[in-house]
Amino acid sequence: MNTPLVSLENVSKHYKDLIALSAIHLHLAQGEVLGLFGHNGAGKTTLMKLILGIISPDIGNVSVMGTKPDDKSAWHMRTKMGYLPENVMFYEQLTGLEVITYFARLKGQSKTHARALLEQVGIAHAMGRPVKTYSKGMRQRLGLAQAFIGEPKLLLLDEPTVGLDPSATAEFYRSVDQLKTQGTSVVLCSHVLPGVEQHIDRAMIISGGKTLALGTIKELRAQSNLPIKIKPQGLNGSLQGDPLLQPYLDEADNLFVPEQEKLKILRHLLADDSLCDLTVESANLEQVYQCFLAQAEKMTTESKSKNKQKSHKVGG
Ligand SMILES: Nc1ncnc2c1ncn2[C@@H]1O[C@H](COP(=O)(O)OP(=O)(O)OP(=O)(O)O)[C@@H](O)[C@H]1O
Repeated sequence: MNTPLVSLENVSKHYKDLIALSAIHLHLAQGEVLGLFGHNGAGKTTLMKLILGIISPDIGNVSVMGTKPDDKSAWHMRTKMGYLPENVMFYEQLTGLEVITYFARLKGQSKTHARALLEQVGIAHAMGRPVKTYSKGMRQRLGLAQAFIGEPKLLLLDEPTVGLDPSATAEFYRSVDQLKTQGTSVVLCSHVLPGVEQHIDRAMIISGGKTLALGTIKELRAQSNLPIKIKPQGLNGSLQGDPLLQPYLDEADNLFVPEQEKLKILRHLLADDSLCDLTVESANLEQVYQCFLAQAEKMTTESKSKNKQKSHKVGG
């Protein structure tokens, strides 16, 4: 097996009493795109900062391109990384072109690609204007151009599509797909789940600093055990009276069928001559995400109530 580009082994990080990350295991392969998802405060930025070497783990090991990222000797490895922080800030007086030229120099990269990068993110027309005149979306695009400097081997993107209009979002995902084909690995952190699914290889869902799920969407769908939605057309009268379909039926004549029953139900529907159309929808990333978080919340509530019961017993 190829050595992973990023590897986190049993990593924990706390800020005083607060456990920001706990026992995290993650291996990211070259050219792999990982979606990192979690509610506010789940630990996503902390995980990115550990990979960047901005902070160090309290327990466990982080390795990036074979180096400890918080090591002094890691500067060389850092030039091969691109990072888009959640709140992107620039020197307001500089023009877009000056910003990219400046960051290219800082990274030890040639400034010759600055214009091409600004073109790639669609703000070449404004490259001569000071950043203070940029709109929110234009600043975000400038942040992306900054992250793309030097064709990084590893890209860490915190909320990359915030503030982008739909066409810029689509363009951004095209860039991610393109970088992936060139062998760039990407960690993409987002609260905007629709549209992400087809651009990531695996998803990691974290909550309260712990991994709730890690795998391909297909694997996570199977683990979450969410039903498949089947919408048959033309059978309206007979659906309710059918004992095989009845348990899966909702008021809008949708069937919510467990994965293992899918083929049986589909064959049954297809055998009916009055069927005129059919749509089949697997759970999407958002539904899978909500399902894992709901399971975690339920477990937390149950363990809290058990602890409460125990302390009542101890207290008499
Ligand atoms: N420098 C710090 N000092 C103290 N606590 C911190 C620090 N940085 C983060 N935390 C805490 O660690 C936890 C994880 O924070 P983190 O920024 O990693 O979450 P996040 O998933 O990126 O959240 P968001 O989606 O809101 O950006 C939070 O409870 C946060 O308050």
